Amino acid sequence: MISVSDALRHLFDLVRPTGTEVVPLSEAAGRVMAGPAVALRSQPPFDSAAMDGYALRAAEARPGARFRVIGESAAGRRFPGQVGPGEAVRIFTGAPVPEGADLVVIQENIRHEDDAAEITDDPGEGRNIRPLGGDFQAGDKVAPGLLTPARVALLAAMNIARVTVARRPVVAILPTGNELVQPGETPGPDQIVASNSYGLHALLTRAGAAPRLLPIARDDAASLETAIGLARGADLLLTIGGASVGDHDLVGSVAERMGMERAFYRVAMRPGKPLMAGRLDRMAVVGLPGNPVSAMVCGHIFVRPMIDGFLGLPMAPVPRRRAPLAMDIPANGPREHYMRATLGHDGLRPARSQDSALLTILAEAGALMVRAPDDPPRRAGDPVDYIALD
Ligand SMILES: Nc1nc2c(c(=O)[nH]1)N[C@H]1C(S)=C(S)[C@@H](COP(=O)(O)OP(=O)(O)OC[C@H]3O[C@@H](n4cnc5c(N)ncnc54)[C@H](O)[C@@H]3O)O[C@H]1N2
Ligand code: MOO
Repeated sequence: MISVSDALRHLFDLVRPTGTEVVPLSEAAGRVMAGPAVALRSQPPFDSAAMDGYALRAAEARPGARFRVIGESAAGRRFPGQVGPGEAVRIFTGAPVPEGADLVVIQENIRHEDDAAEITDDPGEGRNIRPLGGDFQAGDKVAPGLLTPARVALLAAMNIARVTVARRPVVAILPTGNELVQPGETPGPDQIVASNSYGLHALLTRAGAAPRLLPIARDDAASLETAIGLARGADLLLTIGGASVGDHDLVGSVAERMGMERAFYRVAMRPGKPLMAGRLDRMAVVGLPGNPVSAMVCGHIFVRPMIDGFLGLPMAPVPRRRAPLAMDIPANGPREHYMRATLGHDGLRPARSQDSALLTILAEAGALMVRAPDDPPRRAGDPVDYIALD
């Protein structure tokens, strides 16, 4: 058995970045921009009014001063002339500030009748003008990385309509087991419904991958071989189940017969001990244990950071946080334990059962509390590491 950190190292070695594709900006959110983007224009492209009011010369602005209103500057239609001494231009937010003016007095501080405007209150210090290029200048760069909604808005303002992003890694998900049927089907008396394949599909979609659910493979070599064959061309194959030591646990041996080079088998963790990984031609292969919670925990701890790597992002273990324990807990065993826990105002509270078959408990857990191998007993209030589940 190897440690969790050694397993992560092996898994990261199996990752090959997927390359890039170009997408329209409307499809760019959540994608990873592959290189820097360069602004095609400056914003604002002119000195721009920040408020509705009157553009005039700051040197003339004082309570009681009167101006002749010589025109209007609106967003999208500037005033074409100059503002001279004693003159003002009616202006609206976002409109170009006319030549000669260097102050916008807000309309609340102006009395305006016919073409005469009078300042009624002290206009204060601010100019209410956004300078040309004050947000960004043509040629400014946006660093590569994850495209958040705000960064999509920034690219749009820079007039970048198409973005080069990392191709989403195709992840084939292969559930295995004679006992499984798909959700919506009618299970036989000894059958259950495949669940973690759907949980992993959801987790992968959120992580930025393109998951593909393969049909359920039966626990025999021919069925597994056919199903693994269907995965060829994917960046990553995730098998579920058939990883342990039982007579029907064939996934590793079938994959090896098909040419998989094994990287490791079995990790000193709980749940997730029978994890397996390798490479089959260009495809990375990760064999997840079948127990629903084990498969999902391995998805969080191992697969999510791998997806970052496929997308060209730095690969690192899932970040940990610290919180106090809400209760006393006994010593840990020899495997790193990822305990399903809830985080409340009094701290982290491990669930009453840590059986790796219990999806109800995983679904309510906001955290995986991480305990090192052979960690001694801990008391309420002791700080402990956890991984947030979202
Ligand atoms: N003698 C031993 N028995 C077991 C050991 C061991 O070391 N010695 N390890 C246990 C651990 S830990 C785990 S985890 C499981 C993993 O077993 P497999 O990966 O071989 O998984 P299966 O036997 O195929 O299934 C286990 C369990 O999970 C259910 N399952 C499988 N796939 C799905 C799915 N897609 N959706 C929902 N549920 C699924 C399956 O019906 C079984 O109940 O082995 C222990 N045994
Ligand atoms: O390691 Mo298993 O994944 O505990 O149920």
